[in-house]
Amino acid sequence: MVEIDNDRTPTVVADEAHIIYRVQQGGGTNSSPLASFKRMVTGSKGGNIREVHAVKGVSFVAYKGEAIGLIGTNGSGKSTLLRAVAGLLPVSKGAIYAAGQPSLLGVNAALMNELPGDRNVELGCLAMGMSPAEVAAKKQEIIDFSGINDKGDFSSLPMRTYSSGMGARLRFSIAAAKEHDVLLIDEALATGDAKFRKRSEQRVRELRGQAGTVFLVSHSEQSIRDTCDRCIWLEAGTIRADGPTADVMKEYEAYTRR
Ligand SMILES: Nc1ncnc2c1ncn2[C@@H]1O[C@H](COP(=O)(O)OP(=O)(O)OP(=O)(O)O)[C@@H](O)[C@H]1O
Repeated sequence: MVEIDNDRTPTVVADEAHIIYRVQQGGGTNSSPLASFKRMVTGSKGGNIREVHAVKGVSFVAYKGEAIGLIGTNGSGKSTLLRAVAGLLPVSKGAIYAAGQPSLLGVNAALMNELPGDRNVELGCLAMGMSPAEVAAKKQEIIDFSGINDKGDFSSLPMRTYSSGMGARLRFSIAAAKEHDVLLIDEALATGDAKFRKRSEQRVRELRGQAGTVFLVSHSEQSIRDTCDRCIWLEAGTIRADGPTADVMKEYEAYTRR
């Protein structure tokens, strides 16, 4: 059972959380249409389901006003954990509780490629619960913050014409326009250029100031050091360290240098 500090306001509580992906393996005779039909009729799952146990009994408490970096080598479970905090993946065992509606701002956030940037701004804001009047008031500010129009009128072009950095900047700008109880950022800061990174780090600090909790998954040590005061190091689905960024980073660096 996790311990909660009663003097602070918890925003996310993970209690021995396990997350397991179930993957249907292709190939072999079981993937034939007949075999699929049999599975549908009999309700059997088939013999070729593989389980990937991505997060293995993770416990932590995040509090209001914290910015927490999630670090770990490739495949250690960072994105999976973030998606579970956002409520996008079920927890197989244990539990994750979160205040309000955590917003996941990732490189894969659901914007529509065929629609222009400015339309995506409107839809994104509406999806985050803003009123049409709020959206109208904020739209230009969001486009300006993203900087996508710095080199021409890109906001009226479909998103598929954007570079990956431009897309990531727009996604970040939309999500950062709202005050969140819990804001989850997956690598988004690392995708922008240096100027945008600075601007977005400033915004993350403001969001923290507005009393939310920010989680940041990044392979950029600098981003984590600049933005987060606390760090959780995940390795092979379990927490190796959780504490002040400088201390955890030191341990992590020693581990990756081995
Ligand atoms: N959709 C999925 N289906 C099955 N397994 C998955 C899926 N997504 C991730 N995994 C597996 O879960 C484990 C953790 O992956 P995850 O993406 O959470 O790691 P990560 O720490 O974010 O990695 P990276 O630093 O490379 O982004 C890996 O073993 C990965 O193969």
